[in-house]
Amino acid sequence: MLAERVKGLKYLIYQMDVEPANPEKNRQKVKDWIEKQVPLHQPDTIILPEMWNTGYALDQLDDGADDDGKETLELLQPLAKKHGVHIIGGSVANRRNDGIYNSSMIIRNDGELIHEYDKVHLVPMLDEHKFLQGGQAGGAIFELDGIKMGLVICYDLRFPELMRSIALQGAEVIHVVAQWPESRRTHWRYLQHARAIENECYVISANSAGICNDTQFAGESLVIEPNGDLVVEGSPKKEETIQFTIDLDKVKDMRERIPVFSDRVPNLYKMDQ
Ligand SMILES: NC(=O)CCC(=O)C(=O)O
Repeated sequence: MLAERVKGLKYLIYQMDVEPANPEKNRQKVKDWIEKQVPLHQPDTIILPEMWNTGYALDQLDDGADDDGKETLELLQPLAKKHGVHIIGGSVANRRNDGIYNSSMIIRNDGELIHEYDKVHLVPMLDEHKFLQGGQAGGAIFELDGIKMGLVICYDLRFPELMRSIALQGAEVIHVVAQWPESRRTHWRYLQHARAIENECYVISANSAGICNDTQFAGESLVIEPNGDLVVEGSPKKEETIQFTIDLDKVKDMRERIPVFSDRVPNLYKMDQ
């Protein structure tokens, strides 16, 4: 059944202080947050940060990772259905047959899992290659309430080709779920503004806010409009709930005013492939 396209969507971001290597505590935190905040604010959609089950305790993933999404889905699917809310499920450390992935799950407000995406680009600065497998499918693209949307995971934000390919498939909103360190917070902010401007779409991010192995995560979850303006931001380094509503007419207006998609000349762009 085709969902009717809505004009505005009400969101809540959970800028979570993730407890390293403690999936049970983190699942309880997410459950408590949803049970409290969703009835209070009545959003259409909520978004969680990256690796919210284990945090970046990468050397302890063997104990904490999900078993092919089981633990995350058992938690989030009933909550999505109970509260009638779409869940952009951040990402979790997730064991599949051939190793552990950094996987995102998108759950519709009827409890249906509509999309899964494994982070493609692994972060050399965090030694992710030693502990995680990289996903093999391109960026995530899915539809909620008749709106095409995309999702990338943290370091993926540095690859404009990935987000361009998602926008070229029609995404009007691209979500970024992250555990981005404070030490590179200027990159975090400028890259999101750039991706929103070049793709003329909303960029909505959920970053974590805690500390793991001496790394302080930035918080500063952002919502950027298609013209590059900041709509709202989370506080630095602090757990927080952020609410806002997006206006999808702004995507249409921007794409009509500055027609970068129809002005592209891809046969002149020398890419690797
Ligand atoms: N979790 C991440 O992907 C962190 C990315 C990062 O620190 C960077 O790109 O810089």
